[in-house]
Amino acid sequence: MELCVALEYYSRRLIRAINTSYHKVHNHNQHTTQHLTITKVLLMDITSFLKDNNLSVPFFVLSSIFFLLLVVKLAKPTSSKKLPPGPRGLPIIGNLHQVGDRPHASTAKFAKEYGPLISLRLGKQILVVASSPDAAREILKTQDRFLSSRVVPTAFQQPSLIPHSLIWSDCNQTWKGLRTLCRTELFSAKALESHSRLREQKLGHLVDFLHKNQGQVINLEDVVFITLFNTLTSIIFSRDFLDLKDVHGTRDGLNESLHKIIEYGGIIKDFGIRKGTMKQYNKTFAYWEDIIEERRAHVNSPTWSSENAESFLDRMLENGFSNDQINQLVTELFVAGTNTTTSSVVWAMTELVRHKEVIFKIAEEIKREINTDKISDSHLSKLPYLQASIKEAMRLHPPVPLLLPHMAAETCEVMNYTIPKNSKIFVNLWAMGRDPKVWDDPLSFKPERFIGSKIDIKGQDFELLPFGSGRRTCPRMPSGIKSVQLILASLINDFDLVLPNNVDPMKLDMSDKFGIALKMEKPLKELFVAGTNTTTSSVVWAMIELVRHKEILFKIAEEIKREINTDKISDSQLSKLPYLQASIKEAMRLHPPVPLLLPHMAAETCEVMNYTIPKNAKILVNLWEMGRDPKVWEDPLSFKPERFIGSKLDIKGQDFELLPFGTGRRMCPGMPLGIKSVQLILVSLINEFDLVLPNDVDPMKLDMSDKFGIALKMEKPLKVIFKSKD
Ligand code: HEM
Repeated sequence: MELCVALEYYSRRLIRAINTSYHKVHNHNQHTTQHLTITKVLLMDITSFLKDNNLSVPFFVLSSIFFLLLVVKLAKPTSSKKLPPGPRGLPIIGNLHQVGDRPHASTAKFAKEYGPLISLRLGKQILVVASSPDAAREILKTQDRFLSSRVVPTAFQQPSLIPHSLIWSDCNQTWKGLRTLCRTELFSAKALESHSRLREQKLGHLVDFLHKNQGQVINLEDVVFITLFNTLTSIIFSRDFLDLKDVHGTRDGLNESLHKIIEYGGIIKDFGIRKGTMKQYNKTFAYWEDIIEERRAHVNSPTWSSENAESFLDRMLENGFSNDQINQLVTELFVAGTNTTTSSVVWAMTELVRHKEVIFKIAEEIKREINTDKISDSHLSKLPYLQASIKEAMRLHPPVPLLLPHMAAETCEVMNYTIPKNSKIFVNLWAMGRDPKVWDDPLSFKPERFIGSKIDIKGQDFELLPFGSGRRTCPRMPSGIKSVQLILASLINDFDLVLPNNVDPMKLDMSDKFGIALKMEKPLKELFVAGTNTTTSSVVWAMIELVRHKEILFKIAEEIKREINTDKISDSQLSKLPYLQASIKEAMRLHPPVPLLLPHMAAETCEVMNYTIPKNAKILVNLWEMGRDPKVWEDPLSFKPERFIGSKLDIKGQDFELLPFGTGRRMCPGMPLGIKSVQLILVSLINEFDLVLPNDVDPMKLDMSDKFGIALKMEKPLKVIFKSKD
């Protein structure tokens, strides 16, 4: 009987212990909870049974063993933890058919149904996908040590490649060595600074090329890719390999091989592509093999000293790299670097073309903060609105939408689920960037959301990780960011970007195509029309009229002196100069910079002044003729700014006799900026210089013929001598 009492005592202690653990696990794991409840009921039953029946010692021993077994089972709660939830799959293939060709979008859909951490089965492989900032933090920070191995895409599963790989190795000694070499020789602050000259030089080539080809339709992705590729080959081999001139043809040679390697890397299911990848690898190797041999001879010569190193290649050779190792690392840098950066530029530019008001704000910021023709690395920190726009584009279109595939080196726990060893892991940046729980109005492009916000793209803020975070974070992040900023700032500063065939920017096809980098399904083609060209043309025509009409030039100079009288003229003072404004209107009346507007096209057949304009007809509005029409203007061929003094006629699209910027839905969106620029340049020149024609040319005998183009130019360029006013 005493034993029975003791037994009852122990049983009650056990029940209390179970009750405590029940409350601890209740919220997390239903499975364990069920076990605990059953055990609790059993214990209660047995206790009362023993008590009621006054049973003896053998029974006590047996039942104690039984309790012990139960307690031991319950003491191992982790073994019963489950995989993250996910959709039910088919036998053998699992969820492969549900993942499809746009895994970022399909897994985002599952996340909506099953939560921020889901699991799927791709054949035998378990795939875990994180789609919230908390889940991303757990994977890339808390469990970074165990979840940073790699799953190698089929294309790169080559026994000869993996041992030397930076991207596809697990976090082993090879990987550490390669990352250290790249960090010190390629990605350090010192290296970045010395590469900035190369970056600016290649960008200069791009800008020159676009100036030469302005008005032609250009595939933005191709020219940006070539520019970035040449920047990288200059850093690695001190040489360019691709030529912008080839951009109009089909991709061939090295360009084609690189694109194929990149394309194969993104293919998920096709097992036949390994051979194809190796073939393209060998083709690319052939392009730099000779250079490697030549530099190896230098590095191995007895006179070699480390200070002679000219390029990253020399550093690899100094570190004893074999040809295979060099080829492997170099190709990986090209694959990881050029495509991601190109994709960042193209997506950002696409959003900017769709949001003209953002481009103007950036253009104004550049003008206000930098105000030079050539933007360099050192200017970039002064452009917070540009930076905010790039963050916003990367939020909506992360160039590597699922990061590169991670793999679990050990079984571990994330958000109370088990991630088994060897699981493949994606962090779905694309889903997080579009999640209304994370971002307000997530599908709108609004750079303003980052103004005054501390959220950055450098891997500390888990809602925005375009470069990843933790030990696998992109090692070239600082230069990636700078390249994107520099290219965008330069293109915006130098050009107006116009879509060919009057395509409505809001109707651009924004579909994406999954690969190592997320690309646009249909490449963005743009006309690079120098914004500076239309503005330049306005300034030059106004100036030539002023040189021909000294009395007007003089009146403007007096107005500036009287109304402003400072050495440095700013935007805000321009409204005090009505005579200057009248002179600019008058110059634009006689010499409209875009004389026929940009060609419109009839989307539908319609009637104008009782005539039919058939669908697809091209439509020109002849501003040049209207500006010289005596039915519209008195004494139209004379240059008389006075006609606008006291008149309400303006150039802002309300007065149909004077439309230098057009009107209606296709009106020049850059009008305010254009007007201000022309005014400011003229004021500064008139204020600071006397303008004299060379060789004592009589201004009234200047050749005023024009040359038709997107902007109407002078046939013979105006040459003037600027003499500083003392
Ligand atoms: C805007 C441009 C770029 C973006 C958005 C970007 C993004 C990324 C991302 C998301 C990862 C994977 C992180 C992870 O798996 O957790 C990555 C890895 C990597 N990136 Fe970048 N990247 C850019 C530019 C570059 C450039 C210019 C280079 C080199 C020339 C480069 C070299 C690499 C390498 C070698 C890795 C693999 C690192 C490793 O596995 O340890 N990236 N990048």
